[in-house]
Amino acid sequence: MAAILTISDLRKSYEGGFEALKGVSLDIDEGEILALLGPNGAGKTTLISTVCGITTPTSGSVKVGGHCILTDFRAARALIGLVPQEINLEPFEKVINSVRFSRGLFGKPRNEPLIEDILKKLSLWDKRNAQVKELSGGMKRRVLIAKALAHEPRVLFLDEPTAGVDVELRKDMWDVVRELKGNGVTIILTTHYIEEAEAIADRVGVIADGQILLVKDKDELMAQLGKKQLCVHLSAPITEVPASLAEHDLALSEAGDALIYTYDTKADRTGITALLNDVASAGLVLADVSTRQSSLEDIFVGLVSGEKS
Ligand SMILES: Nc1ncnc2c1ncn2[C@@H]1O[C@H](COP(=O)(O)OP(=O)(O)OP(=O)(O)O)[C@@H](O)[C@H]1O
Repeated sequence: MAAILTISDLRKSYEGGFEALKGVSLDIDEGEILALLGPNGAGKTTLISTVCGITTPTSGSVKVGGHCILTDFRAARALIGLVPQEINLEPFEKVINSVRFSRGLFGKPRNEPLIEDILKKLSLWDKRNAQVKELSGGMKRRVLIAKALAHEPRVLFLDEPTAGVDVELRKDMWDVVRELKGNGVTIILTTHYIEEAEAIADRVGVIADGQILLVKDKDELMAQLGKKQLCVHLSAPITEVPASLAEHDLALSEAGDALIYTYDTKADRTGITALLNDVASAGLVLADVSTRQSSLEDIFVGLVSGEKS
């Protein structure tokens, strides 16, 4: 599939010399949902602000639908919708006027059926004549999305769309994002919530300290999640894995008191029965067994802490 957004070796140093982006390169395919995970201060907002033309890059390039964000800004920006992290709405404005206004900012002609459609899809139609200040926090977030969609962008950035939102509303928001994707919108969202990336992303990117550490298909990551570890605790420590257990591909814990067996939960045969039989035949006495599932969170924490060390 063709890339709708191409970011090449993007660098951003703020005044004072702090380098918030250290050569970020990323291709985003039309119609995908990419979740960008990263700790506080990783550079997520800087990356979005640079792509949206709010911040000027120090070097590197960004192309949206083939238009360069620096030399062809208006054409590039017209293809982008931005839902910011902060709720920055005019409290006394009526919902529908606020959305109409956003469309007008891009010089697009009035299109009432479109505005109606957007408000209906976001379950805001009943509230169209309410003032923004009368809305709940979750509804205000929906208004931000409606405003970002009013000029019919092809790429939508959502900067922490569900920060501080309760579990039910978060799931609602995920449905909205999936529906937008169904309408052909490409979505890039930043999040601290790993389960959010698990729930809706096609690809997951991890950013830390201004660098992309990983971009991977979510299903591939989930296949990694399918891996489970069986820990066979021994009643007495050993110094090495007995030769008779070599075929099981075991690791020995640092203290020598546990054998660690990694297996695929989705495989037809996990090999656990044979392993436990062979452990007994090798004369080892079991003190206990336990299992542990690796998660996207483990992968994320491992990557980010590896970066810091
Ligand atoms: N205007 C600025 N001037 C100087 N430094 C800045 C500026 N804006 C951001 N930074 C710094 O750049 C780094 C990246 O910040 P950014 O807001 O992009 O991170 P983030 O990943 O979005 O974090 P969070 O998850 O907390 O929103 C941080 O160290 C931040 O302090």
